[in-house]
Amino acid sequence: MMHNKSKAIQDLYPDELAHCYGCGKNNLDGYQLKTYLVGDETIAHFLPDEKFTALPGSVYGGLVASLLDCHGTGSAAAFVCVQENINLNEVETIPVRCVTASLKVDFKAPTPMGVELKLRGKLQSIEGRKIWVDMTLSADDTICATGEILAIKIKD
Ligand SMILES: CCCCCCCCCCCC(=O)SCCNC(=O)CCNC(=O)[C@H](O)C(C)(C)COP(=O)(O)OP(=O)(O)OC[C@H]1O[C@@H](n2cnc3c(N)ncnc32)[C@H](O)[C@@H]1OP(=O)(O)O
Repeated sequence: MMHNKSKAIQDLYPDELAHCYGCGKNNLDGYQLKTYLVGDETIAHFLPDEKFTALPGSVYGGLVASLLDCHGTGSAAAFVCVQENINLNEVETIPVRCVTASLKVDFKAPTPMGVELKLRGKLQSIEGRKIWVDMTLSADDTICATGEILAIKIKD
């Protein structure tokens, strides 16, 4: 069953696993990325600080990759919850932990500085503990990067 709008996945990680530099709610120096399940896709937004400059006016590719990394693992956890009929609005923590085994990033266009970036994730497939998610990172209506992640559900 799909949900209309979820709590942020990362806000449902238990405190002892919420220190990730990219998406941990307890890492005050980190990006604190928030991934939401909306219908059958996942969405996140991020406005990079100017310190993440690559060429003047454009965003450093390593930041783009790390946003896709964290949006990818968050998305994978969300899609597993959907498969397991866990309603993200009815739980305090999610019992699903996913880490990145593989991440592919294609840089399609310079990512402009000063624009809120939008990340979208779509489930490609789930096979046992392996979850593949396709992603895009856009600025305004331009897709600046695409990503494909293989996330692995950690054993209990
Ligand atoms: C604590 C939670 C916090 C979770 C809290 C959330 C934190 C947010 C995380 C943010 C994102 C990150 O940066 S995560 C940090 C970066 N990632 C990591 O540090 C992960 C390092 N790697 C590992 O720990 C390990 O390799 C794992 C967990 C990914 C897999 O080890 P495993 O559990 O022993 O499983 P294993 O049998 O090896 O692999 C399972 C299946 O996946 C396949 N597989 C494994 N790796 C790959 C690969 N690179 N490319 C293709 N396929 C692969 C295997 O062939 C196998 O397929 P088959 O034979 O079953 O068909």
